[in-house]
Amino acid sequence: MTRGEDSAVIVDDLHITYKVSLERKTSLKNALVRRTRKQEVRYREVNALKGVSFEVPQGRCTGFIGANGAGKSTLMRAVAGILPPTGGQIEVNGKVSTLLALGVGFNSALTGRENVILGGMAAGLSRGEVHDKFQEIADFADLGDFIDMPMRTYSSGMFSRLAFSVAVNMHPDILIIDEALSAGDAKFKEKANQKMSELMGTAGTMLLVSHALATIQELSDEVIWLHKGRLIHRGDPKETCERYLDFLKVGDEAIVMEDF
Ligand SMILES: Nc1ncnc2c1ncn2[C@@H]1O[C@H](COP(=O)(O)OP(=O)(O)OP(=O)(O)O)[C@@H](O)[C@H]1O
Repeated sequence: MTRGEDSAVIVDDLHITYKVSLERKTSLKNALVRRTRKQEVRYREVNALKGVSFEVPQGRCTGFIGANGAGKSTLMRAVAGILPPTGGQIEVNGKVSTLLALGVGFNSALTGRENVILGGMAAGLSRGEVHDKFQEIADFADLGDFIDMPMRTYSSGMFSRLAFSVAVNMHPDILIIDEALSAGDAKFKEKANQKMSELMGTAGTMLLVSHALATIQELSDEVIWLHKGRLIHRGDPKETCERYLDFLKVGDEAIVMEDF
C-alpha cells in the first residue's frame, strides 16, 4: 500500500476514549453541592477505538463496515477533525468536507438558504463563492419552496438532502459520508450514488460508512471492517463484506477464534 504523498488520509495507531459522566444531571446546583461536599464526579471510560491504522490512497473510495458501536462514526469524526485523538496520529492531505460536520452545523431556526451560506463559509469559501454555488446546491437538493423555510420544518430526508448537496458541491479533496443517505428516498439515493461516482471520477477521495453492503461494494475500492474499536479485516470489498456477513451469521465467538 502506498504511503506518504500518495495517501489522502493516514491513520496511525489511533485510540479514542470517551469519558462519560455517570452523574444523572450535571446542573449548576448539583455541581456546587458536589463541590461543597467534596464529592468526586464519577466517570466511565469508553474505549471506542483501540489502535486503528490504515491509509486511504488519493482518489480512492474506502468503505467502512461493522456492527453497531464498532467505532465507525467515531473514526469519521476523528478524521474530520471534530474529535481529537486520545492516542496515535491522523494525517490528512487535502480539504475535507463531511456531511456529518455540515449536518451538525446546521441551525434549525434558520432557513435552508441561510444554512447553505453559513455552511459554505464554515467550509472556508468566501461569501461571493458561496453565492455563486448556491444555485447548484439548491438545484441538487431539489427542495422547492422549502429552501426558504426554517430547517426545523424539514423532514429528516429533506435535512440530509440539503446536507449532502452542500457537502458534495463544495468540491472537497476528501469527502466523508457517514450513513447520510439512509434518510433520503429511493430517487434521491440514486441521484446521490450517481453524484458520488462522478466525484470519484474527478479524483476525489471518499470515506464511506454504511450498513448498506450493496452500496459499499458498488462504490468502494477497498473495505475496512471494524469491530469493537479494532480493525478486523481490510481488503477487497466483496471478500470483506462476505466475511462480515459470515460473522453476522455465526456471532462473536467465531471471530475471536478465527482472527486472534
Ligand atoms: N459521544 C459519546 N460519548 C460516549 N460514548 C460514545 C459517544 N459516541 C459513541 N460512543 C461509544 O463509542 C463506541 C463506538 O460508537 P460509534 O458511534 O463510533 O459506533 P458506530 O460503529 O458508528 O455504530 P453505529 O453503526 O451504531 O452507528 C460505542 O461503544 C458508543 O457507545
